[in-house]
Amino acid sequence: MNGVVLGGTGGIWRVLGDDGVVREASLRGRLKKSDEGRRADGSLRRDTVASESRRGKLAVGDRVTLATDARDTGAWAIDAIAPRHSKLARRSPGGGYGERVLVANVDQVLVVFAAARPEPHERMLDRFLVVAEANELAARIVVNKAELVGDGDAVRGEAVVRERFADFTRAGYPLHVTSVAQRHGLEELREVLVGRTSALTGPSGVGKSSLMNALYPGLDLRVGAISESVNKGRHTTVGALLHPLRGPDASVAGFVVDTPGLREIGFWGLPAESLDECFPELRPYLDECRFGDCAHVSEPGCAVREAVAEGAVSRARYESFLKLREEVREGTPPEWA
Ligand SMILES: Nc1nc2c(ncn2[C@@H]2O[C@H](COP(=O)(O)OP(=O)(O)OP(=O)(O)O)[C@@H](O)[C@H]2O)c(=O)[nH]1
Ligand SMILES: [Zn+2]
Repeated sequence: MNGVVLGGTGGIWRVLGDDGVVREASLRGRLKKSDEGRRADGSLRRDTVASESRRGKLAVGDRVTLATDARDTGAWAIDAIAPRHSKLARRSPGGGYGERVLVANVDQVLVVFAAARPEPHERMLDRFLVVAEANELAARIVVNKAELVGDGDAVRGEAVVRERFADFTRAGYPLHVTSVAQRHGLEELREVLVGRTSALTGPSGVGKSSLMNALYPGLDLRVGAISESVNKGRHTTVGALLHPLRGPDASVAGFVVDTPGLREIGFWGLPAESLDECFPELRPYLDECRFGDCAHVSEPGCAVREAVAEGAVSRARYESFLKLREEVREGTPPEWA
């Protein structure tokens, strides 16, 4: 029986089988061995990296094969883990080989903000997008509560939001403007969720749960519960949960995973030289700089700075890049606005 891992606690994993039945299963002993070779701080010894990436530890979103327990107790065991096509991982602070995979096989990241209440912080959005880019995941931006900036009208609000977030659409990010209150933009959003696994993230109170509940009544996101525990200073990340999205005939039409922990992932360990690639609008210029190792700060002949001066690249996004570059260089965890 093949299936997908929905969640897990204390070594017991919930697996949605391709037959639609959710079963609890434990990981076969030999698959746990990828933990061998870890240093006390959780990072991997060099010689274990290859086996870690080949076998990987189990994560939510992994495709697995279930088998009944060898001793024939009727219990299910996870017998094999299929190779991942993508992952959302938390790098270990200070770099190194260690990383913790939060979700496997994510197709896209949806970063949700509100048009107001809470007021959106574009620079915080930049950070979420960099986390997605650093994981090589496609990202979409959702701005909810549109009616709040349109004198109570979501259609008018959408125009205001599109203007305000123009830097992001110019950078290539799809922008979805919604209002749960007025059921605006919901069908368009549903269309991009169908058939995919989407990681849902964003600040507290922007309407993530409201959006998902409006689209899929009965879906029980517990995004808020986690943000709260993070605020209380608990450092253990509560595992992500994969929620099956059901189509009209109750068949599984995609998955959404709630990952407020995306904030926590940060991008420690991302080399400062690679940050420019996490800003898609800078990519066309990176090979045009005079110096191959141009940092795009003050070097002569920097194509990035020229593009900013000409208005081809948003100055606000460029300045955000510079600020994040400093943080990455210093190795300090990102501050959240
Ligand atoms: N005005 C307005 N309020 C909304 C809209 N969508 C959601 N809200 C309200 O915003 C508040 C927060 O919504 P939630 O869905 O709990 O937000 P969340 O992003 O899941 O927040 P956390 O669980 O803390 O991560 C609730 O009071 C919702 O009723 C909207 O389109 N317009
Ligand atoms: Zn440059």
